[in-house]
Amino acid sequence: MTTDTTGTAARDGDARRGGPADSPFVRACRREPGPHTPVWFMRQAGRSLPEYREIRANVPMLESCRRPELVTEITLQPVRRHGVDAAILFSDIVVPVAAAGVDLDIVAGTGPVVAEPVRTAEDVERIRPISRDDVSYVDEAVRQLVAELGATPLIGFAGAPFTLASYLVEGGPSRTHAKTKALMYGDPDLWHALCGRLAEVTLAFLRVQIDAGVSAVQLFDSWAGALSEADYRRYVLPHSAHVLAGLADDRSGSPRGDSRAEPERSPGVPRIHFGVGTAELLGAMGEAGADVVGVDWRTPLDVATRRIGPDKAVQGNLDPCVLLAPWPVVEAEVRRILDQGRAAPGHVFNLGHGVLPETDPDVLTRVVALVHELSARPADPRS
Ligand SMILES: Cc1c2[nH]c(c1CCC(=O)O)Cc1[nH]c(c(CCC(=O)O)c1C)Cc1[nH]c(c(CCC(=O)O)c1C)Cc1[nH]c(c(C)c1CCC(=O)O)C2
Repeated sequence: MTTDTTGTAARDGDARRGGPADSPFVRACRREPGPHTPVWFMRQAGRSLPEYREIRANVPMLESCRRPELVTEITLQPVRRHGVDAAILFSDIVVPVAAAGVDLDIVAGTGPVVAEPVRTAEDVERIRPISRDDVSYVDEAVRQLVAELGATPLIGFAGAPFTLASYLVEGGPSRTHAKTKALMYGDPDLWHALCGRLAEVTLAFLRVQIDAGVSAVQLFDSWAGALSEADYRRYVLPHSAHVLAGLADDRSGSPRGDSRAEPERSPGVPRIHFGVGTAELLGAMGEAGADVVGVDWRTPLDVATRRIGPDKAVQGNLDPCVLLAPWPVVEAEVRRILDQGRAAPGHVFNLGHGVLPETDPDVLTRVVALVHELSARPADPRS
C-alpha cells in the first residue's frame, strides 16, 4: 500500500487543529486555500466494500438507514479504509419521502420502488410535512458520527425535488422520465404543487442534519440532466433554489438572481449541488444557490468553471468506470483532473457519479493517496 508521507505532513502542519470547519474539504468548498485538494467519493459507503456487504447481509436497505448504530458504522467504514477527507451520511434520497408517508421500498439492484405512484392532486396531498421526530434516527446518527469523526467533516444530503418527483411519478427508476415530463408539461400547477411539497420535505430533512452537526450538505439532483436548460429554469430551479436558500443562515442576501454581482459571505454550511449529464445546466445549478457545483465526467473542470463562474467551487469528476482500468490509466486521469481543477477557485476531488459496486476498494485508497500527494501545498507560514 502507498504511504502518503507528503500529504500527512502537510495535513498535520496546517488547519487540521481547528476541527471540521477548518478541514481541507470545507476550506475548498469555501474557496480558501488548504494543504491539499480534498477527496471523497459519492457512494463511498456501499457494495464495493466487503465490510459493508457483510454488515448489510441480513438487513434491508431502508431498515439499515433507520438504525443509528448501523448508519454510524457504515458511514465510518470508507473513512477508516481510504482516509478520505469527508464522510457522507449513510442514508438514501427516499428516506425522508418514506418518512413523509409515501409507501416505498429500495429494491436491491433496482433502486427505489413506489407502491402507488403519485399522479393526482390527492396523491400529492398525501405527502405530509416532516419534523425532526419523523427522522429522529438521522438526528441521532449524525450526532454520534460528529462525535466519532473528530476533525473529519460529515456531509449530509438529500434528493432535490426533480429527482425525487421522478421516482414518485414513475413509481421507480426510469431512463426517459417520460411520465414525469408528461405531468410537468401537461399539468404545471400539479407539478409545482408536487415539487413544492418535496422541497419542504427536503428542506426539513437537511435542517435536521445541519442542526445535528453536519459540516456541509449535498443536494442530489441526479436526473436533472434529462431536461433542457429552459425547462430546468422554469420547472425545477425555483424549487431547488427554495431548498438551498432555506439553508443559508445569511439572511441579508438572496442566493437567487445574479449572485456573481456580490461576493458571498459564508452563508451557513457549504451547499453542494450535483447532477449527472448537466453540462448545459451547470450555470443554472450554481445560480440555484450552491457554493459548490458537482460536475460529471463529461465536462472538463476548466470548461465547467467557465460555465459556473468565479464565485463557486467545483466537485468532481473522475469517470467511475476509469477505476476499473489499469492503474496507469487511473493515475493519468487523476493528474488531468487535478490540472484542470486548478482553473477553479476551489476543487473537491470526487467521481463524476457514484462508486460502482464492482470497484476494487484498494484502487480507491490509492486514488486518495495520489490526490493528496500530487496536490500537497507547502504549509501557509501565517498559520
Ligand atoms: C438517485 C439516488 C438514489 N439514492 C441516492 C441517489 C443520488 C445519488 C446518485 O445519483 O447515485 C443517494 C444515496 N444513496 C446512498 C447514499 C450513501 C452515501 C454514499 O454516497 O456513500 C447516497 C448519497 C446509499 C445507497 N442507496 C442504495 C444503495 C445500494 C443498496 C444496497 O447496498 O443493497 C446504497 C448503498 C440503493 C439505491 N437508491 C437509489 C438508487 C439508484 C439505488 C441503487 C440501486 C442498486 O443498484 O441496488 C436512489
